[in-house]
Amino acid sequence: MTSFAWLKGHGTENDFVLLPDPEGDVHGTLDAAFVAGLCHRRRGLGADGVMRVIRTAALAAKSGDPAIAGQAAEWFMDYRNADGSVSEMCGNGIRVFARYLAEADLVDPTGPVPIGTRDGVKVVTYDGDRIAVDMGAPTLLPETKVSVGDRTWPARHVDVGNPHAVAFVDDLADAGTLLDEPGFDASVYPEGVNVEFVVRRGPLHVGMRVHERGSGETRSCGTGAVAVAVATAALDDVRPAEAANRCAGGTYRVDVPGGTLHITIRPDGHAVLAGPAEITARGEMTWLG
Ligand SMILES: N[C@@H](CCC[C@H](N)C(=O)O)C(=O)O
Repeated sequence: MTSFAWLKGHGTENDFVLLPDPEGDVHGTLDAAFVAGLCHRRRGLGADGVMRVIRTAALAAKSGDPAIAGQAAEWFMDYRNADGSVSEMCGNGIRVFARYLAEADLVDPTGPVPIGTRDGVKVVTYDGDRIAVDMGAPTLLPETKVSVGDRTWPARHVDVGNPHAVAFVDDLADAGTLLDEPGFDASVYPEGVNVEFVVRRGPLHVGMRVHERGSGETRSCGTGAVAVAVATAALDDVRPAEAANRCAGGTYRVDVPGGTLHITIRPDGHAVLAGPAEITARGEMTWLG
């Protein structure tokens, strides 16, 4: 049985296990049952997801995936949800991943750092205890609907590299306990969906809860907060290109159960997600589970 290094970190309490594996020779293909065991809140370390820290070139060589091989970034966030499933992108995860890279002296945090993901290269910037990531330009898609128990709400379909359904509710408690996955239209979301429930709290200020695909209800979701900001801007009848001039630099405040995130919608439609990200533990382990 071999031991390996691990770290734990979080961004607004969206928590992750990081597995440094630069050459991809420690964790193979990152088995789904192993990931689910690590993330389990009672059987494992407990986390909303796992990120393998691997060189882009190493993952490209091992996977043979040309979409990975073409990415101009030394490091790749190999992300898995708590149930072991793969997601294209994780907005809080990439900021925690970036924190690890800086603390481990693997990148120079005084300038922008590109990081490979299954949604392409994302660029992060460091500002003290905050890390920001350019999430690219999210796509607003037609209205759909979501349900919890016997309640159904209209929801905005937003693609942030991964799929989201954003439902505006009167009260965040309306979503109930969120122990079960909300209902959604499987023809719109054949790969599943992250569902956000949102209330308005003021101009450019909302609160949200989220049920993440593959992880259940979490304390925060970075891509979810971006989806919510974009959906709110659309409801306000503010096109992304105009939002930057409208108020406070077009920055939306999104309160989540684990803290606060800020999303700036730039004139070119790109969304920049910013907030805290920290590493809280590290160790060596032998997994017996
Ligand atoms: N917590 C993440 C999103 C993680 C992936 C998501 N559950 C999915 O399956 O798409 C974030 O901060 O964005």
